[in-house]
Amino acid sequence: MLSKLPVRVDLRRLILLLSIVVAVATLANALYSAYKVQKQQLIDSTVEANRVYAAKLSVSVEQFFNTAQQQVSYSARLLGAKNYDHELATLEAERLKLQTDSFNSVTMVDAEGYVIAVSPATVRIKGAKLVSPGAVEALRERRPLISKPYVSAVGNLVVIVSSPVFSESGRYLGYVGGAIHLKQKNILHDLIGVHFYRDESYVYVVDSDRVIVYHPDQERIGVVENNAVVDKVVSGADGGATVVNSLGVEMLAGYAPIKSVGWGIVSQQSSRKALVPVETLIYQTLFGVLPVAVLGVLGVFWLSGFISRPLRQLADCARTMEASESVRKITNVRSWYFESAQIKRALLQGLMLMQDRIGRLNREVQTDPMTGLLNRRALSGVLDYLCSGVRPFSVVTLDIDHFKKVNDTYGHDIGDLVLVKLSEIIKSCSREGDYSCRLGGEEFLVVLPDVPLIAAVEFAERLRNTVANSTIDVVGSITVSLGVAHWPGSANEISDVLKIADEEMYRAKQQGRNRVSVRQLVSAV
Ligand SMILES: Nc1nc2c(ncn2[C@@H]2O[C@H](COP(=O)(O)OP(=O)(O)OP(=O)(O)O)[C@@H](O)[C@H]2O)c(=O)[nH]1
Repeated sequence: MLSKLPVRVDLRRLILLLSIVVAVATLANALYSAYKVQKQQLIDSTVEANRVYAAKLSVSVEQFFNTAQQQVSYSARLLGAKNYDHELATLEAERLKLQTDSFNSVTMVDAEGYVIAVSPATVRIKGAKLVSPGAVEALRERRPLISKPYVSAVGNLVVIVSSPVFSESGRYLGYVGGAIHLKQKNILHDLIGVHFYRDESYVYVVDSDRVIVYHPDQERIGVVENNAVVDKVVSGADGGATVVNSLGVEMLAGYAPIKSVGWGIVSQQSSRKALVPVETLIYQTLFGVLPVAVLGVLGVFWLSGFISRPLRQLADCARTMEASESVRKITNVRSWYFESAQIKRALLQGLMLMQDRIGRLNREVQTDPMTGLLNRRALSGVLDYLCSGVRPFSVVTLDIDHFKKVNDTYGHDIGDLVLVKLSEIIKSCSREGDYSCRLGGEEFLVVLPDVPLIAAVEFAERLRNTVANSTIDVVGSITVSLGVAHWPGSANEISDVLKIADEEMYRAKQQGRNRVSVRQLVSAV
């Protein structure tokens, strides 16, 4: 299937691609894993930090209410001892208001609910009868109380911290009440609202009816909040959780109850904001790794070239195996690793084998199988080679005399032996560089490069003598007739020279056989 791809990818690109894919996959996996772990750790630690913060605030608010309760109780005891004297009540209201920032206003109320004294005086309710839920509850319960939040007679969302006033004889005289305005500045407000994290975290407080009594967004105060965290905190539990707020934003929240008033504190931060450090860390890691990754890619690019080079060179060599310098080129390839060395060795062996085969085939194609002499095809190649180099040469043709009689007398096999024996004699008389051929039947030819005609005639005579004086098994002796010609002495055309040598050989036959015949030269050689 891969081979059907329109583009063939080379090894270098393949290694590079593979390395990049592996590096990117590894990096992405590492970053993703790190992100997941860090994210979970950060979520856990943020939720835990919010839980601790909510718990701490809960303790502080609890202490604040205790202190506030103690303050109004002290005044109530003091005024009870003095039979709720109105003048003293006015002074005590002033003192209580000015001494601390716990209350936005302080009221001294008699047993019928009429206001005896109020501080600050700007709250114009002195002499008025209070019918607010906080006042009614305080008059009814006649015990230290922290009211539920309610909207006061003058329109403030308030909580009343009250303590009953009893005379020394135990008669109920009224109560001392400190009003905490939930939407205005006071100690409680500062306690909950001022904190020093700059991470967009915030705190809100709900009462036992899930009504928000404190929220940095004043618009939300008085609104009923319903979510899983509020459910838990109003049931008196503390802990931490991931929760979606009323705006649909995922928040990491910690919560703790304020048991004395049945309230709950929720401290929370948006997940998105909390996770910014992880995202920053991942980007920093990515940018930190990037230069190394680029260097790595360059390194792999260089290395892949180094790996693919021997294979590419060997492939080039394999494409031009017939070239004469193939062996040298293959030998020069630096196969520095196992596989390329194996391929190089196999190529060299293949090349040797091929050249050996070609050599053998060439020899077989150009050789007469019976005598081992060159055949007619080889002769034509030799003559072309000599002509192209303009090297003069002589040719000697020879033919066995009365060979038919040998065949007829001793049989064809003995005739073949005679042909082989004659070939050996021709080879023994020739020098290295001479070309001995069997043209067919009992007809032979010897090409003598750079040999003038006279020397060729001498060679022919020597050959004739040697044949005549040799003894061949079974047959005894034979004789040969020879014709000699020269190129370019005898003719300009090679074919003419061969023809002349042939004609001379027949002339020798006609003149009685066992002799050498040579044509008069057309030019001196
Ligand atoms: N044993 C054997 N005989 C061959 C071969 N090729 C040709 N001959 C025989 O060589 C003989 C050649 O005979 P001819 O051409 O008549 O000539 P010759 O008998 O040698 O007589 P001259 O050439 O005139 O002296 C024939 O009998 C061929 O059959 C061969 O390969 N082996």
